[in-house]
Amino acid sequence: MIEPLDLSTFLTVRDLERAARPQLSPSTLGYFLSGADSQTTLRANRRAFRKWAIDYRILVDVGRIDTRTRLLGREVASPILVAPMAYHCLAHPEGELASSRGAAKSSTGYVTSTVATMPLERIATEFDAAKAVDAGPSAPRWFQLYVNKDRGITRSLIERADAAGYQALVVTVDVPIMGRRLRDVRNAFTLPPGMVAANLTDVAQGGKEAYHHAYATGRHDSSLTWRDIETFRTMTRMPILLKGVVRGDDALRAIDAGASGVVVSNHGGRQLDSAIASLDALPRVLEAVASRQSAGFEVIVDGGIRWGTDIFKALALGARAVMVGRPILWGLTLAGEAGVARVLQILRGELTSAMALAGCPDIASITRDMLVRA
Ligand SMILES: Cc1cc2nc3c(=O)[nH]c(=O)nc-3n(C[C@H](O)[C@H](O)[C@H](O)COP(=O)(O)O)c2cc1C
Ligand SMILES: CCCCCCC(=O)C(=O)O
Repeated sequence: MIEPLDLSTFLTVRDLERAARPQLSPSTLGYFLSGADSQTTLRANRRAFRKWAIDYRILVDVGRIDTRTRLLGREVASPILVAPMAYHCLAHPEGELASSRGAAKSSTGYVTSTVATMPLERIATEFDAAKAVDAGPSAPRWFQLYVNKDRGITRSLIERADAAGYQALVVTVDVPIMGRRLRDVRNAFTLPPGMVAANLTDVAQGGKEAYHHAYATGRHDSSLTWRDIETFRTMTRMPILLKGVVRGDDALRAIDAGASGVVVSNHGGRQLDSAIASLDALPRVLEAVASRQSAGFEVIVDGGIRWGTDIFKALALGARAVMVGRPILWGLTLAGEAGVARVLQILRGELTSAMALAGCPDIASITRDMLVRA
C-alpha cells in the first residue's frame, strides 16, 4: 500500500521541488524548469534577492501579524498571487482545477493562463466554490491573455473572461516570440496525446503537428503594439495589467495606454536571456510611476520568489504584491490541490515570520528603510 504523503514534512519550497522533480517526465520537467538559452536571467532572478539584507527593527509589538493588503482597490489576505502558467495538467490530472482550489483555499489570488489545460470558466467555478468555504478576505481571480493573430479569438477570450467574472486582464507583453528553451528543443517538447489547451480549441491539437509549436509559431501574434492595448481597454470592464515590463518608460506608457498596473517580470527567465533580473528592474519602474503620481497604479513583481524573505524584500522595495511561478507546479505535481496549498502556506508562514522578526507587524510597515545592500 502506498503511504499518503505527509505534506507537513516539507518545510520549504525547495523540499517540495526536490520531491517533485523525480515524479515528472524529462520533457515536462525540462519545460517547467527551463530558462532561455544560457539561463543567465533565470539565475539572475535569484541572485538579485541576495543583494539585499533586511535591516530589522527591535522591540516592536509583533504579537499579531497582519498580512492583509489592497490590490486593485480590494482587500486581499496577503500580497501573494499564483502566476499564470501554462498546461497544469502536465503536473496533475486535475490541472488548473486543483491549483485554483489550492489557491482559493489558501485565500491566495490566482491568475489563469490563456494556455490552461482546463476551460477558463471551469477554473473560475472551481476557484469560487473553494473560496466560499473560507471566511477570510476575498482572493482575486484574474485572467492572463496571450494575443491570437485572429483577433476574433482574442476578443472572444476577453469576453469569456469577463463573463466568467475574472476581475482583471493580465496581458503578457514579453512574448513577442517564444524564448528558446534548450531543453524543450532537445526534448521536442509538446503536449502528450489527449491533453489540450482547452481555451484554444481552434488550434490543431493532438494532430501531427506538435501543439505547443503550432500555437507559438502559427497563432501567437508577434505584431502586438501599444495601440492594441488601447483597443483592449475599450473591450472590457476589467482593469488591465501588463505583465513583462522592466523599463520605467514602458511603465509610463502603460499608464498612458490605460493600464491599471504592471507586473515587473522577465517571464521567469524564459524569454530574453541576459535580460535584467526582475527585482533589479523594480526600483526604476516604481520611480517612473511615482514621478507621474498615478494613484492606485499597481506594481507587482515576479521571478525567483522562493522564500518569505524574498516577498518581504520585494514589498520593501515598493511592490504591491508578488507572483509565484514554478513552486506552484512542484506542489501541484506532488499532491494536487493540497500540494499547492502547502506551498502557499509555507510562503505565507515564512513571510509572517520574517515580518515578526524584522519588527513589521503589518504590510504598511515593510518600508524601503528595512533593506540595506548585502
Ligand atoms: C512552466 C511555465 C509556464 C508559464 N506559462 C506562462 C503563461 O502561460 N503565461 C504567462 O504570462 N507567463 C507564464 N509563465 C511565466 C510566469 O507567469 C512567471 O512570470 C514566472 O514563472 C515567474 O518566475 P518563477 O517561476 O521563478 O516564480 C510560465 C512560467 C513557467 C515556469
Ligand atoms: C507563444 C505562447 C505559448 C506560451 C506558452 C506558455 C509560456 O508562457 C511559457 O513560458 O512556456
